[in-house]
Amino acid sequence: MKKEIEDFRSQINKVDEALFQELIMRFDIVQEINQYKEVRDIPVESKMRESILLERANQLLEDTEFKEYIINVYIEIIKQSKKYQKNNRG
Ligand SMILES: O=C(O)C(=O)C[C@]1(C(=O)O)C=C[C@@H](O)C=C1
Repeated sequence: MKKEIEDFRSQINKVDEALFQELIMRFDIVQEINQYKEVRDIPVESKMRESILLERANQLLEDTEFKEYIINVYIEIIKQSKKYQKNNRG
């Protein structure tokens, strides 16, 4: 029994490591887009872009029963992206 739960948790650890790496890559790009936009006086938030992202996510996640939960995680990622950008403007 203990062995089994350890196996699941070890699998989750691996997936989390991959997720963190991908999120670092996403935030690296967010850092760059923030600098690009700040120089050009473009606001942090783009509701138009966010609606495109969410539309795309809804399509890509069409077939999974986890869609609702993953969309909520995605919304939080975008929220944190905006927070990072606002905290890192001069
Ligand atoms: O596309 C942008 O302009 C971004 O700043 C990136 C991003 C995102 O994290 O995907 C963040 C804020 C915007 O409201 C839209 C999208």
